[in-house]
Amino acid sequence: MTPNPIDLFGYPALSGLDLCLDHVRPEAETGLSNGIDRLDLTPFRFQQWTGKRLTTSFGWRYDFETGGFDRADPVPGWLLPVRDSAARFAGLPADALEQVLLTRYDPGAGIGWHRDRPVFEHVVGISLGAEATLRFRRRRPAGGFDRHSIDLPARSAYHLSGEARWDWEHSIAPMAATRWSITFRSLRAAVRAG
Ligand SMILES: O=C(O)CCC(=O)C(=O)O
Ligand SMILES: [Fe+2]
Repeated sequence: MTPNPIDLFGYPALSGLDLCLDHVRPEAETGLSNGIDRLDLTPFRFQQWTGKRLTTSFGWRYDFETGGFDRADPVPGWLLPVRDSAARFAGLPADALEQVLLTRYDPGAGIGWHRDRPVFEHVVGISLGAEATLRFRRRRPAGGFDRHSIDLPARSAYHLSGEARWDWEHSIAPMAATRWSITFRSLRAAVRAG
């Protein structure tokens, strides 16, 4: 009998989800979170609703209020080495990660159930500060959900592609302490082609 594949935490493996612990060197963590804090972060807005998390993006900007997708300022130099290592982890060329979203979750902030916008393809997320749990759910045809979750400790990186990216929704429950994330995304081929 072949055992079910399990990851190192003992959860059933989720196809298309990869996690790398200790992705960021310990001595680099504070410099990165300070770098995010120095940016002009604004509350995430969607229609009437203002999220508690603060964000800004480079490369491309998706406007959740208008659905518009436009070029943004280029990825700043201090993030280029971070993008290089994120790309290496995901097996992608660095310049494929054309967008970066920087987020600070202050205490009480999280992110609700969603799939990332379909203009994007690969998603590589780096976690700094407080540990969070990334939860996944997928509706079952017969009703209810399949569920999965992984812990995202400080300095870890995850990669979403394939099933984990397209078939499952994900969310992060509100946290008690501040967490920062650096999320790189590639564009879908059809979007790149215009
Ligand atoms: O903060 C993170 O690591 C994930 C955030 C997220 O799911 C998103 O911005 O789409
Ligand atoms: Fe997401």
